[in-house]
Amino acid sequence: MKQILYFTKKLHQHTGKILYLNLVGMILISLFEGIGLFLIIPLLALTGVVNLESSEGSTITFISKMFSNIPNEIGLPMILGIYVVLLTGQSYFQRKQLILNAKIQQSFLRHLREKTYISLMQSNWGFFLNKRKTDISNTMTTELARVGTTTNLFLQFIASLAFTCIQIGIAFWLSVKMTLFVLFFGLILIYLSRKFIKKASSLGGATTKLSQTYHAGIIDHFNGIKDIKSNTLEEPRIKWFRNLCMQMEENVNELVKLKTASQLRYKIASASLITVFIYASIQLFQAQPAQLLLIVLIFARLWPRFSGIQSTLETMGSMLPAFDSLLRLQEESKASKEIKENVTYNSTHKLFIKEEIECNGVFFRYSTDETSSYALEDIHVSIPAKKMTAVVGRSGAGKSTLIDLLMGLNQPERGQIIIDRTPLTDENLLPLRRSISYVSQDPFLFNTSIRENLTMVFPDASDEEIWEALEFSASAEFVRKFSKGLDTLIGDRGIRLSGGERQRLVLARAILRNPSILVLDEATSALDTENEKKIQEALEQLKGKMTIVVIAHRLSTIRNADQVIVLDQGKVVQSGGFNQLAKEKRSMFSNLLRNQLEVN
Ligand SMILES: Nc1ncnc2c1ncn2[C@@H]1O[C@H](COP(=O)(O)OP(=O)(O)OP(=O)(O)O)[C@@H](O)[C@H]1O
Repeated sequence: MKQILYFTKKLHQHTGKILYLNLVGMILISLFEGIGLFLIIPLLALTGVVNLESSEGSTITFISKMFSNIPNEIGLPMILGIYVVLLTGQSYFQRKQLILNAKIQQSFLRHLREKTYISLMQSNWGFFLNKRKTDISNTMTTELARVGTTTNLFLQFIASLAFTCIQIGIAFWLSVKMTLFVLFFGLILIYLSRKFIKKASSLGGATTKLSQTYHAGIIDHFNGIKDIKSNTLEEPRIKWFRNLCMQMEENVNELVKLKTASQLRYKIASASLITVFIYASIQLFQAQPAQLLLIVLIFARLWPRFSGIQSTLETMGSMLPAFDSLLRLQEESKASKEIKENVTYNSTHKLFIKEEIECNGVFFRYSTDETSSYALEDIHVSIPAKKMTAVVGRSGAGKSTLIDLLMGLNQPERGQIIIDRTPLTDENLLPLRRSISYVSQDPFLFNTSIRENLTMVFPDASDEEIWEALEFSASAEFVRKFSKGLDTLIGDRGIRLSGGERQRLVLARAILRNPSILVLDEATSALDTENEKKIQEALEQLKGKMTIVVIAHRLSTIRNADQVIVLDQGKVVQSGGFNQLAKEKRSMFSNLLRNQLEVN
């Protein structure tokens, strides 16, 4: 119930007045239908099937008298005419209301979609480190669709409530005693059925979890399909998938069982009640045939409303966990927001570093758990402006972590990142980020043309500038070989290119942005020696123009670096020029060098 109230509040906040307009529409539709119900009275009188004169003083007599002075030849077409007008009016408003319902539903959905997406985009890197991306994608697709269904159900629910209230009003007018009787049992049954709504909600929670697992499984398996196929891991994957599908099937079957069980209760109660009802009407209240007919009519119309309300509440109960998971995602991402309310990513200026980026006594660990170890410990380094700094060390030494801290993606637990003597804070974070071009170990390319992949960082780039960047990254030659050149489509994550071609293309993109800081994290690891040499020469030309930070395992690629920082187990163990470090015997750097010479 708490969830439903919260959902109502959110929907009301978003839609405002339109929700009331919708309610008025629903009331009008119900009124048309209710008035239509009364037409049965003069119709019965006209046909003479039942005698209405005997119900002296009742509502029935009052209505039948309204038509009694009209001759039969006019009366019948008149009643039928009114009926057609009412039905037309009702259908007209019903159409309007359906359109309005769809508008409310779609606009609420769009609002939630946009709000969540923007909130996610503005979250810091730490948020994404702790969150499964497949869960995010599941919430943004499957769960959002369930929220859409909930909105529709909710609007139907309000319609149902409005309709029921009007029907109750009409029923009261016709017979107070009988209506109280139906109402009393209806409310008792709804009260007794609360446990069905609770159970539906818990099954809905399970649906969310299963859907997350399903989504994650599909994405993981098809991302890793090459590994699965080449290691013949198909069977265990199929077994896992079958098992999950079975659980999903069971979950839905359980929901259907639950819904049908509560409906069964209503049907049995309905049959018993109507029997008692008719018996009481005839034996105790001495109801006349016309009145009896109307009472049965009221019962037949009112009773399904109660079971309808119950059924909608159950379905909503099973859907609301989706709304919950969406709101949780919104709240978590909002709590991790990395920019201020009035700042936009594009409105900030670029930062031009004049002197250095400094790490001053930096400590960092991925877990907030006090007992976990630090990925970086007491780091003091300086990255001089417009020079090339290389960061080296064994795998897991903390190289990428250091780069992430320098880019402001992660924040130190202790110590500071200082840019030209100004500490890195929320204020200068975006200007810093805007001045960086970063090429990661696993560069990302979009499933579109080469041109679009390049111009997304600089939409106004001319063909000349694009080719210049391609020449820089030693990509021009292979791009020219494609018959469609820059318009060649490169497939999912650039699957139609080789690993080295992908890296070179991402490098071209980084250069096209004309950054003042270029960060390369193992960016040339997939290149052959010839192409790597070309890129080294190109980087050499950038020295003095931009600050370059390179992480490299292949030490031959950093021979020209102005400074080398050697990390080991999260600590800086050496720093200085390449040749100077190479001369330091029994050091980590000479170890790394020796190992590579042995391998080569
Ligand atoms: N997202 C993460 N959550 C928890 N621990 C992490 C995470 N990323 C890295 N680590 C840990 O932090 C340490 C440093 O990792 P980092 O990726 O910085 O090393 P690296 O020197 O760049 O290694 P490589 O050369 O293999 O890329 C490692 O012990 C690693 O296990």
